[in-house]
Amino acid sequence: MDGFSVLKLLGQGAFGRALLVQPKNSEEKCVVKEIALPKTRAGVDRSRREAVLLARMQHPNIVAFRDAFEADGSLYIVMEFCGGGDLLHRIRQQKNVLFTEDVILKWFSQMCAGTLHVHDKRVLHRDLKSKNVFLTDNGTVKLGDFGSACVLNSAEGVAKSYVGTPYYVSPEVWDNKPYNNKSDVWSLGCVLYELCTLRHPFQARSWKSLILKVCRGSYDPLPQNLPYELHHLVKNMLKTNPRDRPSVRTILSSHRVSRLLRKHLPSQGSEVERRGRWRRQEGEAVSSFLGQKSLVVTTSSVEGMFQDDRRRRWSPGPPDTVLGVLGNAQVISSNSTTFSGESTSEGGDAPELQQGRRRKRWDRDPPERLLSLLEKAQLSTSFRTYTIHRPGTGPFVGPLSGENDDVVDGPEDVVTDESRLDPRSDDDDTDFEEDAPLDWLDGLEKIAMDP
Ligand SMILES: Nc1ncnc2c1ncn2[C@@H]1O[C@H](COP(=O)(O)OP(=O)(O)OP(=O)(O)O)[C@@H](O)[C@H]1O
Repeated sequence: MDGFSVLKLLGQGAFGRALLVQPKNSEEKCVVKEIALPKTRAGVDRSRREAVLLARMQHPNIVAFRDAFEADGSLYIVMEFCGGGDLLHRIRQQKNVLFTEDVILKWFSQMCAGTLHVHDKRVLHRDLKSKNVFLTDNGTVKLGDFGSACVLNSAEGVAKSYVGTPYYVSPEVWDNKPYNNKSDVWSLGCVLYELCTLRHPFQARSWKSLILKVCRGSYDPLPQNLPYELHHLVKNMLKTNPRDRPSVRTILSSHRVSRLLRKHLPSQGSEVERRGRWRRQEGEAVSSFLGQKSLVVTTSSVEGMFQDDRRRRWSPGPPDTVLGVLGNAQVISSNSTTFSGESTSEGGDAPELQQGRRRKRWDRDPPERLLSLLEKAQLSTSFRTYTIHRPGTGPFVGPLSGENDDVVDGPEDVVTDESRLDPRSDDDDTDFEEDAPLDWLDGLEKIAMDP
C-alpha cells in the first residue's frame, strides 16, 4: 500500500474491508478492497478470481478495475470510487418520498446494461442487490462487488456464493437448483421493486416467512401511478420459475418495457445487440498484471464452466419441495428433531416428497434438513452477503425493514405468482447456468452448527 494515502475506511464486508485512497501518482481517488488471502491454494485462486472477473468487465455501468496486487498476505483490488455511494443507502435517504418514474427507468436501464455485459461475458454476478449498485457523483449507476461471482468450492464458500444475500435469493436457489442467468434477473427484479417502492419485495422477520414468500412469489403490488410497463416488468422478473423470467437481453431489446428503458441508454443502444465472449487472452493479461501464473488456470477453469452451452430443462412443477413443507406449517415445531420425525409421519406433503424425488439434491436431503437448520440460524442485522449467526444474536432484519413490517407468516394482501402452477413456458432464454448445483446445505450446516 506504499503507493497510496488512505483517506478513510468505507466499510467492512464479509471478505475484507474497503478503503478510500488517494494514489500518490494520480489525482483520482480510488477504492482499495483488501482481502486477506486464505491459506489454501484453492482459496487464494478463488480470491484472485474477483480481480480477474472485475478486470474483464469494461463497461460504463460497471465499477472500473484499476489495479491489483498482493502484499503481506492480502490481495488488494484497486477500483474506481463511486462518490454517490451505494443504492441501498440512497434508497434509505428517500424516507417516504418515492423516486420519479424517470429516475427509476434511468437507473434501472443502466443496471440492465451492466448486467447484460456481465452475462455476455458468460459470468453470473450472483450477488446483485442495492448495496452492490453504486452511484457516481454525476449520477451514473455502476455494478460492483464481483466477490460472489468468484467464490466456489469450499463448503463455507459454497454456502456464501450459493445463497448470496438471502433477501435477493431466487426460488430456484432455495430449491437447490443451479444458479443461472435468470437468478441474477430475479435479484435485479428485487432491486427494481426497491426503487419503485422503497421497500424490499419480500419483507420477513423469519427465515420461514422469507422463504415462503419468495417461493410463492408473494409481494405487495407496486404503486398504481407507475406505468403499466413497470408493473408488467416486475411481475415478469419475479416469476418463480426462471424459465418464465425474461433475460436481461430480452428486457433491453424486446420486452414491453424496452422502449422506455432504451430512451435512457442513448449512447449504449448498440451494446444490446453485441455479445461478448470469454477470451483467454484477457485472463492472461490480468494474470501477468497480477504476476501469478496460476490465474491462467483459474481463468480457463471459469471459461470451462461457461463453455458448455447445453440447456438443462427445469422440472415441470413449481418450486414445491421447499414450498410444500413450509406451507405445511403445523409440522414445524421449535424442536428440529421433532420436526423431522413429524414431517414424514403426518405432514400432507411428505409422501409426495418421498415419491416425487425429481430433484437430485432432495433425494438425499429433503427440505426438512434446510428447515431445521434455518430454525437454528438467524440473519445478521448488518445484512451482508450471507451472514448467519446462531440463535439469540439479534432480530431478523432486512435491508429495508421498517418498524411496521410483517410479524406474521400467514396470508396477506399480496401479489402472488399464480403462474408458478401453470404449465411451463419455453426456456430458450435461460441460456446458461452453473454446471452443477453445489452443496451449499453442507456449508450452511457448518456455519449454523459451529460452536
Ligand atoms: N467502488 C466503490 N465506491 C464507493 N463505495 C464503495 C465502493 N466499493 C465498496 N464501497 C463501499 O464500501 C463498503 C464496504 O464494501 P464491501 O463490498 O467491502 O462490503 P459490503 O458490500 O458492505 O458487504 P458484502 O460484500 O459482504 O455484502 C460499503 O459501504 C460499500 O458501499
